[in-house]
Amino acid sequence: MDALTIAQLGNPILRQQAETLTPSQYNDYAPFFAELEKIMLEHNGVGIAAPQVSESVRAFIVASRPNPRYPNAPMMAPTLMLNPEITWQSEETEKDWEGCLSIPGMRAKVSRSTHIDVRYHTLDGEVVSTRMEGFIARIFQHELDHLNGIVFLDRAD
Ligand SMILES: O=C(NO)N[C@@H](Cc1ccccc1)C(=O)O
Ligand SMILES: [Zn+2]
Repeated sequence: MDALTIAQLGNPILRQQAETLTPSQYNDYAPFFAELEKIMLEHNGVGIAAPQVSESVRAFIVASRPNPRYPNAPMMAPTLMLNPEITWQSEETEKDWEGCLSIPGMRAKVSRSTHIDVRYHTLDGEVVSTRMEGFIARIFQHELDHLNGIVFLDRAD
């Protein structure tokens, strides 16, 4: 696999509806997911979605941690989420700053639900259901948007 590059706003791949992954594909994609995490870390990202490296499948990584771009981000283990869904989201929302590796140099305040219940598959085929809140919930909502062809500027006030 040659080095991945991050698609920039204007690339139609960012406006597509990404395809669901079948469990039989999970292992085929394992090397790709390793590259996906690498390029996210290289760019100091706290998340990245497969369509951003021109792979239009329903998968992303959420990897909040304090870093130069988000010094206050909470610490969590980088988590690969396959076929992710929001099963419930709070009416309560809050506005906060977001950025995007596909739209470098831009930040905007975006309103997101403060609490969400999510469900996703792991690479070994487990189904995880959990609640997220705050900045981590924000990253999840931002990445899920990418799987549906939405970028954060579409939601900026
Ligand atoms: O472009 C991506 N992910 O798609 N990466 C964003 C993730 C993000 C999401 C929400 C709030 C802040 C940051 C980044 O700046 O690392
Ligand atoms: Zn993004």
